[in-house]
Amino acid sequence: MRLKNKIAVVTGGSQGIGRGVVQVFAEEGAKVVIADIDAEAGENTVKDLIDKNLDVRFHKTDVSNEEDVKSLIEYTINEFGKLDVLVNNAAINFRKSVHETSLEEWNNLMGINLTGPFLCSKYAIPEMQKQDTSSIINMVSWHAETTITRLAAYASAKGGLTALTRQMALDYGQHQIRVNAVGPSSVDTPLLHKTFASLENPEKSFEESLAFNPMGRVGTVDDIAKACLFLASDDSTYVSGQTILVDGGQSNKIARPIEFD
Ligand SMILES: NC(=O)C1=CN([C@@H]2O[C@H](COP(=O)(O)OP(=O)(O)OC[C@H]3O[C@@H](n4cnc5c(N)ncnc54)[C@H](O)[C@@H]3O)[C@@H](O)[C@H]2O)C=CC1
Ligand SMILES: CC(=O)C(C)=O
Repeated sequence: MRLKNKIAVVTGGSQGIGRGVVQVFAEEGAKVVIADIDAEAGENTVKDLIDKNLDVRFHKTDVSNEEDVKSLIEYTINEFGKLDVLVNNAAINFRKSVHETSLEEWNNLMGINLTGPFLCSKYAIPEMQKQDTSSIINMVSWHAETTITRLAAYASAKGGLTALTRQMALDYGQHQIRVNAVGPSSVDTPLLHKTFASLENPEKSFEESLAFNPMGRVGTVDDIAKACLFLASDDSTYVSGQTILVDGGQSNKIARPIEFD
């Protein structure tokens, strides 16, 4: 049990990668609060995981709303008395270049993908400072490092979150709060399917994206959850300020093995 006696909050934990993180954390002994805007999906996930004898709760939260985030942290402390691990995972995505993006679309995405992690960290950190050690994990993307066309707001927010990760690691290292990021490439989730469905030729784009990956496959939720488990656990007690790309090698300068003979 690598997370025995740990209390964790996972934003966007109702489905997709977040749900996988919640399950892996709870299976490793953590008590987990799912913070998600989608109450129906969240309650269903809680039911499924309680049926597996896992200790999981749901708190309806819009991570871009300060009152919601304050209430999330208060709920966690009231329920469990402390907070050890925060996973800032909730995010949205759309494919647009700058000139196609309205200010409203830009602000909405930034509010969820960048202000959300800021707010959750802001209210989690005073609680984490009371612990001997704690861990914040920010879900970024390979698009924080190497982007594709028409991803202006999303890539900017993920780049900003990478910088915020380094900044918080520096500011709170003295409190033994470790802050790291995990950067997936394509992972089989509702968000990925929505992204491909919006393209002109989803099947062709999907095939091309597989060809672009050195391992020839998309990531699984479990691939990403296991990296989060490492960063949440005492296996990574001296790892801070890092981004771990969990992308099958996709962000390497040479994306595919090259035959020389
Ligand atoms: N699926 C992929 O291929 C990749 C995903 N990522 C990142 O992984 C993370 C999770 O993505 P997926 O699981 O694919 O997405 P998803 O769309 O399947 O799940 C996202 C969850 O966030 C919740 N959410 C959305 N807005 C919210 C808000 N304002 N407040 C609270 N919760 C909110 C949704 O209800 C949903 O449960 C995101 O940060 C995403 O950017 C990064 C690289 C690739
Ligand atoms: C959403 C995202 O970051 C992808 C598909 O790489």
